[in-house]
Amino acid sequence: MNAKQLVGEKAVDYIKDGMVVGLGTGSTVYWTIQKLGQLVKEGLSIKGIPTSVRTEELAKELGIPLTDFASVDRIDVTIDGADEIDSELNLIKGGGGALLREKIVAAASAQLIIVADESKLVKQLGQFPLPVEVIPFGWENTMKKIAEFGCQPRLRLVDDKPDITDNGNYILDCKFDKITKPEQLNKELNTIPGVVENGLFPNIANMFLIGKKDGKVNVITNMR
Ligand SMILES: O=C[C@H](O)[C@H](O)[C@H](O)COP(=O)(O)O
Repeated sequence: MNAKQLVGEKAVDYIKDGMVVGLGTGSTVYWTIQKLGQLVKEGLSIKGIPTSVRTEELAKELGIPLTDFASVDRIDVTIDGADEIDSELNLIKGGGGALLREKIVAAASAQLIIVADESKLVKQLGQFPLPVEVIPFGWENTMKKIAEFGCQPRLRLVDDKPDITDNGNYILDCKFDKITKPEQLNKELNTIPGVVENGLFPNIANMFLIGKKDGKVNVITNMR
């Protein structure tokens, strides 16, 4: 079993009957959703809130009941992946373009559990280009403003056309040398007109399940 599958499946240990569960996006949490589908067939009663159209489709295929913000007043736990995790437990997310809905769901969750293989652990964020979701109108200008923060932004393309997010926006992948103050950068980027959200998740996850090559899972609890 690979490390992503290992931690993805392990995450269901934290999901109990009756919970409202935020369903993250990506190739690690894919395994969580698969396992949840199996448990639901066996009688587990949960309601999911998906963070992307992709995840919504997968959950529906597997028969996981879904709900929405209009119908519930809390999310008990969200399971999601990450592109980078630094030693202070800050994250970069959005490699799969789902960062905006992921951040909304994470902010509404009592618990955020991150599942990742050990390749995602870094000393300092910034190797992975930071995804920033921007409104298509005037994106070229928004990109210039973002570049003033000392990065090289690039419009994310699919088949030579802008990649469109589930929310109808574009993604700029912004390569920084290193991100020294993630919390500050998170706030400042979001003040630029045209920026909808960025992929920095500064120290908001409660727990990390890290899959290692030797088949073990490292559980890190955030004591903040
Ligand atoms: O937009 C995508 C999400 O933030 C993912 O959770 C992140 O990219 C990690 O994905 P994966 O588990 O496929 O590496």
